[in-house]
Amino acid sequence: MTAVLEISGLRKTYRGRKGVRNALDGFDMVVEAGQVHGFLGPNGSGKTTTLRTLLGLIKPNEGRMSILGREVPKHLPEVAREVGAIVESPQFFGNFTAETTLSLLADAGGVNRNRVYSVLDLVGLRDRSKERVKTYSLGMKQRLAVASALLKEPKLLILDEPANGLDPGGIREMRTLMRDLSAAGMTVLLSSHILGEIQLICDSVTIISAGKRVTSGSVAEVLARHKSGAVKVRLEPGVDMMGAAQILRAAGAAVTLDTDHFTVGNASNPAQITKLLAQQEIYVTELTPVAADLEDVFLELTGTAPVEGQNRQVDETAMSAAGKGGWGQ
Ligand SMILES: Nc1ncnc2c1ncn2[C@@H]1O[C@H](COP(=O)(O)OP(=O)(O)OP(=O)(O)O)[C@@H](O)[C@H]1O
Repeated sequence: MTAVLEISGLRKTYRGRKGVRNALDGFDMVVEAGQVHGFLGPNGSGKTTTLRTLLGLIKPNEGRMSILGREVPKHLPEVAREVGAIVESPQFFGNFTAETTLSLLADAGGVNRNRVYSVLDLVGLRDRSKERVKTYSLGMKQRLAVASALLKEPKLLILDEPANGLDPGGIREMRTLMRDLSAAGMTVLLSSHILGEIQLICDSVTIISAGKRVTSGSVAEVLARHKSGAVKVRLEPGVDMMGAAQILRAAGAAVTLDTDHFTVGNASNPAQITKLLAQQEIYVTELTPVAADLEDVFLELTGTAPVEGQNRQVDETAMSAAGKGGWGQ
């Protein structure tokens, strides 16, 4: 695969009254062509600083960045035409229609006006394009913003929190739009806090915490690296679940009872569960690994609160998933 975007060792410090703050502390990221790539991190972890630095709006202290194989900010004037970005919510004139707004932007950017109708189709606003923007919902305004970024047919689209403030319907529309853009061959970099959405939309992710990458890879890889290590166990109907749990607990298992099943939280060797229970003539009817989701991974790697010094600072992208340890090995 070809990298559309590469960042390595990016460092940005801000100086304020309270001293120096490392907004980016040696941050790395790679986005491959044709992917919808999720950029995740807690508040203040450095997402906006990264995106603004990429677009030449902020000067970094250190690090290398390239877009479409060309180093930026040096070659930004050449690559700018191939990058569409919404990093801050654009403001539109409420009295203009979407059609007028996009036509003016097309003229200003030297883009053929025919493109206006293609982007209106792409974002699903064609039917409403002759209505004033002030009558639009927030979701429609966000889609108009995406349409404006698509005018110049970019190869890379960068969106900072596109689903911010949207209701579930608006989020669903944005999801469909991202899928359509990806199907049309565009690479999309998407920062978001909405982890369930990222898991649904994105092919790959980078998670940042306190200015450093803590993990990256395809969504499937990242989740696989974080197998929860737990298994769900179901027994034959009528079997004493408490008794079975006791047997396993006595052997060191962390058992949580539910109404019709129990979960062993540290089952590194699930066969041990069936063996121990079978020795007491208790038979297992179901033994299923409990999958981690992106939210579990995010919370594990970044901590719930983005407090400096409390986040994990290890980039586990290159680390093996082995060696987690657990009961029953
Ligand atoms: N202009 C600035 N001056 C001083 N500190 C700044 C400035 N901009 C950002 N910071 C600090 O840099 C760090 C990273 O901020 P940034 O806005 O990049 O994070 P973020 O991940 O985009 O957060 P959010 O999700 O809340 O938008 C934070 O500690 C923030 O307070």
